[in-house]
Order: sequence, then structure tokens, then C-alpha cells
Amino acid sequence: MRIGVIGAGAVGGTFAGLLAAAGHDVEVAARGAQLDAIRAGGLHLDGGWGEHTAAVQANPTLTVRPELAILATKAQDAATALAANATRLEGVPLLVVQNGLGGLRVAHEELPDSPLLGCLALFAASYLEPGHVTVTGANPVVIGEGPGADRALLERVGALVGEALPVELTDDLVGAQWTKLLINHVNALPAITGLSVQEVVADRRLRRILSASMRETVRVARRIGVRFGKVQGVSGRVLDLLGVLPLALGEQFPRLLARRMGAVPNPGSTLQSIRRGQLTEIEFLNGAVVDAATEHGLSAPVNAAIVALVHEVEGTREFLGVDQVAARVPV
Ligand SMILES: NC(=O)C1=CN([C@@H]2O[C@H](COP(=O)(O)OP(=O)(O)OC[C@H]3O[C@@H](n4cnc5c(N)ncnc54)[C@H](OP(=O)(O)O)[C@@H]3O)[C@@H](O)[C@H]2O)C=CC1
Ligand SMILES: CC(C)(CO)C(=O)C(=O)O
Repeated sequence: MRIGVIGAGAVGGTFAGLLAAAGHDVEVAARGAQLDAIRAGGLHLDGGWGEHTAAVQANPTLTVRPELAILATKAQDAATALAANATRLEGVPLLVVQNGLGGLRVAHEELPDSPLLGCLALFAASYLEPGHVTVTGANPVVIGEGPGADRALLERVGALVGEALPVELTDDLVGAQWTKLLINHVNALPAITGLSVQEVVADRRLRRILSASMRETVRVARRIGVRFGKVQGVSGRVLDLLGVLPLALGEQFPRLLARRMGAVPNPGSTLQSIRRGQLTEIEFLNGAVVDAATEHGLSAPVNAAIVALVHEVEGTREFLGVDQVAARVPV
């Protein structure tokens, strides 16, 4: 099948490499050094799903209308990237692989005639240097229906992606997005400290701050009527408990997430942006919790402090020590 991947970094590179290895005809829309490197030497993928060098076509925008498109930019780049490719995408099914809550809304605004599916990647991948992506944690993706899609499309695309990597389907994409948002609370502290997710979770004080941010999110979600969906066997009922358990017990959740990431240090996608000198997605992660709280007349001070620290590090490019973080986040 002819597949177009927009944004060929950690996640898009993983999809492109594995789908090409499964025999599909893949074109990526990429930019800058990544575009030059893929054109010159292909896309080199290694780590949890093996080594593949995919001779994918790479262009600044898609040159051929695909049968399936995959969007895998960071959230802040999605609208621009879709607009640049819109003429090739009208009516084409689009799989939006993005963290945060708003990816499908943005895609629907840009491409009102395309059936949309939402995809939550639970695997971890690092975009280390142009042309090279490493899968550091080989976990499945969860796919659910978005605007304009139906069950038949979901199953067709699920089966196709399943040729390349493990897939779970969900009937509750919104609930699953909130659960993934909670999981993505692991992203911010690595971006602030320069540590991996596993190192953050291993540190007693950082683990406490992370757990406090998660508990605050669960409490906000309960107050505004959000129900967490089941993801990777973790049910909404278990997550609801995080809102009432003492922090010491709630810390079992980040410990579980770190175990599932395995032994290879996972920087998370937000620290990778900082390392590349780019702005991060933090407004779409912990920032989405602050926004949801504010919209409903509530506050989320732990998440707000974390968002502010990530922005500080985006500006200074100087990581903070554990003492500095502990002094600035009101746990
Ligand atoms: N990395 C991970 O392990 C995981 C990431 N995610 C989520 O997946 C999404 C993608 O993240 P990730 O792969 O890490 O991000 P990356 O930054 O690694 O990759 C995004 C790529 O999109 C490119 N891009 C941006 N705008 C355009 C455009 N207009 N045209 C062509 N290419 C463009 C970027 O180029 P440039 O480099 O020049 O900015 C970059 O190469 C995010 O929402 C993230 O939160 C979810 C699960 C795991
Ligand atoms: C699942 C996780 C935490 C993997 O690293 C991720 O979604 C990210 O890094 O953005």
C-alpha cells in the first residue's frame, strides 16, 4: 500500500521504517537535516524492533496522494504540516499519532473531508541524529476512531499497522487519550533535569513530584467529569484510585510505567526536543491539564509549576538539579 508519513522523527521514523520493512511503499514528508540524511542514506532504524535501513522516498511535502497518511509531528507543528500537504490528503484516511488531547481536532479543522483515526504510541523512540531512530521501548500502539471514521476503517488500518508493530484497538479514544496524557506526565521532569524517565522514577524526591502531578491530574479529571480509558491493561478504575491514595501508594504507578519502559534509558520525547534546541510540547501535556482546570474554575498548581520549569529550561538550556526542582514545585 502507498503510505505517506508526515514528520519522520522518532515516531514517524519508526512507523515509516517498519511499514517499509513490511513491504509497503512509503513516502515521508521531512525537513532540514532529517530530509537530507534520509535522501542520502535512507532511514536507519534500530533498537527494540530490530535493525532496518529503509529506502523510503523523502520530500519536503508528499509528492503522491497516499492511500493512508500518518501524521507524526509534535503537536505544535501539526496544523502547518497538514496545511502544507493538504492537496495530497483530501479524503485520504489519516492516522494522527500524537500525544495530548487536541490532535484530532486540529487535523479535522485542516482536513474536514478526511476520515481520521487517533493513535497513541506507547512505544518509546529516540531521534538521536539525522537519519537514525532507535526504539528504546517496544510497546504497542492504541488506535481508535476519530471524526469521519468508522469501525471498518479502524479495523482495516489496525490490521495494516499490525503488520509492522503491535496494535490494540479502543472504542474509547477520548478516555484512552486522557490515560495517555497521565502517562505522559513522565515527560516533563526529564526535560527539566536532563535525566531519563527511569532515573527520574528511581529518585525519591522526583518520583514524589511526578506522583503529585499525576494525582492532581486525576483529581482535576474527576471534577470535570473525565473518565480514564483502559490502556495497556491499566483500567480507568485503577487510575481513579491515584486521586485518593496517599502519594506513597500512588508512586506505584510511575514505578510500573518505568518498568514497562525496560532497561534502556528513555529520555522521553520532551527532553529530546530540549536536546535538539527546540521548543517542547509541554503546553499540550501538563499544560493541557492546567488549561482544563482553568476552564472549569479549578487550579492545578503542581502541573503549572512543572510547565513553567520546562519553559525555563527551553530558554536557558540549563538543566536543574533535584534540589532546585524540589524547591520550586509545590508538593
Ligand atoms: N518519541 C517518543 O518516544 C514518543 C512520541 N510520541 C508523540 O508522537 C508525536 C511525535 O513525536 P516525536 O516523533 O518524538 O517527535 P520528533 O520531534 O522526533 O519528530 C517530529 C518530526 O516532524 C518534523 N516536522 C515538523 N514539522 C514538519 C513539517 N511541516 N514538514 C515535515 N516534517 C515536519 C520534525 O522536524 P524537525 O526535527 O525539523 O523539527 C521532526 O523530524 C508527538 O506528539 C509525541 O508526543 C508518542 C509516544 C512516544
Ligand atoms: C510513552 C512515552 C513516555 C515514551 O517515551 C511517550 O509518549 C513520550 O516520550 O512522549
